[in-house]
Amino acid sequence: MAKRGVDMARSGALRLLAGVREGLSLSDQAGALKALPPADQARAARLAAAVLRHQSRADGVIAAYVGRKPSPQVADILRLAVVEMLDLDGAAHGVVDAAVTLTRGLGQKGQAASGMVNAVLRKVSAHPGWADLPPQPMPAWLRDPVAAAYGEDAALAIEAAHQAGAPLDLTTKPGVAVEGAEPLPTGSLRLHGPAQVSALPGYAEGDWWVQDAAAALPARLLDPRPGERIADLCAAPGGKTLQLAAAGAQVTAVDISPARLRRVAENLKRCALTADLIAADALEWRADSPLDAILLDAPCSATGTIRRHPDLPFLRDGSGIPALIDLQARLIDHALSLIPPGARMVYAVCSLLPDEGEAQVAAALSRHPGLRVDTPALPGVPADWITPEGGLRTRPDYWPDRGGMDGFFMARLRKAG
Ligand SMILES: C[S@@+](CC[C@H](N)C(=O)[O-])C[C@H]1O[C@@H](n2cnc3c(N)ncnc32)[C@H](O)[C@@H]1O
Repeated sequence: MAKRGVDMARSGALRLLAGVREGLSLSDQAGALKALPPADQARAARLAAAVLRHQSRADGVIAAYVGRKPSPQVADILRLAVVEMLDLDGAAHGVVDAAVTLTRGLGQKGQAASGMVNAVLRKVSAHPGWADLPPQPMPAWLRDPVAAAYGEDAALAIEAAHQAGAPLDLTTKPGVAVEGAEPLPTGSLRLHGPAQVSALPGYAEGDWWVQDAAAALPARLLDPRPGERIADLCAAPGGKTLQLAAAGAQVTAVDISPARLRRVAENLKRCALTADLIAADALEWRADSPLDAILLDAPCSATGTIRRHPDLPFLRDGSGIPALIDLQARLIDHALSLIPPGARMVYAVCSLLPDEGEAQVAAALSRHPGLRVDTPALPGVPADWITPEGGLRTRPDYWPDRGGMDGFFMARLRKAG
């Protein structure tokens, strides 16, 4: 890539990082760099994500050479340069020159800091032992319950998976193959390395959609049959709606956000699939004819998706979790009231926290006498992913040699019949 493009991408990455420091997620900022050519936008997003994945390690290296704490803008310039040199194999002279230029661009204070940036980064370029530094720890509000639930070694392995990022997983319509993709044991396809999704073969034809391998499991666990009437509650952007519709079910997709529901409509259109779309609070929605089954992919902390959303630990402090747990319980109770005795409902969350998963199902079982859990029997799902209560737990550190998977909890509940 031309030097100008690389420099624009670096400035773009710094802008995204400043946005995260102000509380904006990377997805909130999707349009922030639209003045840049698409390749530079993509590179800026990759650089910003890399800095967020390695921030604590980069700060540790910088602290070895810096006397006084730099300003937030200079700190981000230093982190970007450290990550480029030590993790992304960026050539030291180009990276250091760019960092000095970016620092000078910060005005008078930048002029004053540029000498320090130059001196520090020249030393950092020869810094030993980057590969041996431990991965960035999760924030305490997340790490403590994760280590308590799965153990200290698992918490470290999950942090290593967060650092490694995520490959691109696809769910296909039945019988579709995608050249160069690795078939996964659970039925998804995996592409390694960066890819422009809309340029991949089969995208325009709607043969597949992007969906993490773990996120594809709740709909498989529901086991939809052709002609069944299924409500997909909390449906947007619609990965699971597409799976249910592709299986031939008559799907009603309910989501509280009309804007997010538009993405479900776009995805359905591209894949030539159909579903009824309802913008409503799932707590108040009732079907106008009997349902056979429900998929409830409840709003949650999304702590299972940090591989793909490395900004999440910087944007949350865990204070919203009790309200989410309360909402999930109310959604479960309402959803169960919508299905007839003997019918099934899959409850799913992309969370690492047992309070949103295992404990939520245990509480539902105690509130609803006769409710039970159908133990999963899915291709490619090993016995140790099944919890003692019959739920299915996935974690980012699973499939370490294949590139991991999102953290999910799901359970298929069967209403007393
Ligand atoms: C985890 S996402 C769902 C992902 C989706 N099932 C998929 O597979 O693509 C949670 C969704 O719940 C929606 N949501 C949150 N509260 C809701 C409520 N009370 N009723 C309906 N939808 C809600 C959000 O707008 C968001 O789209």
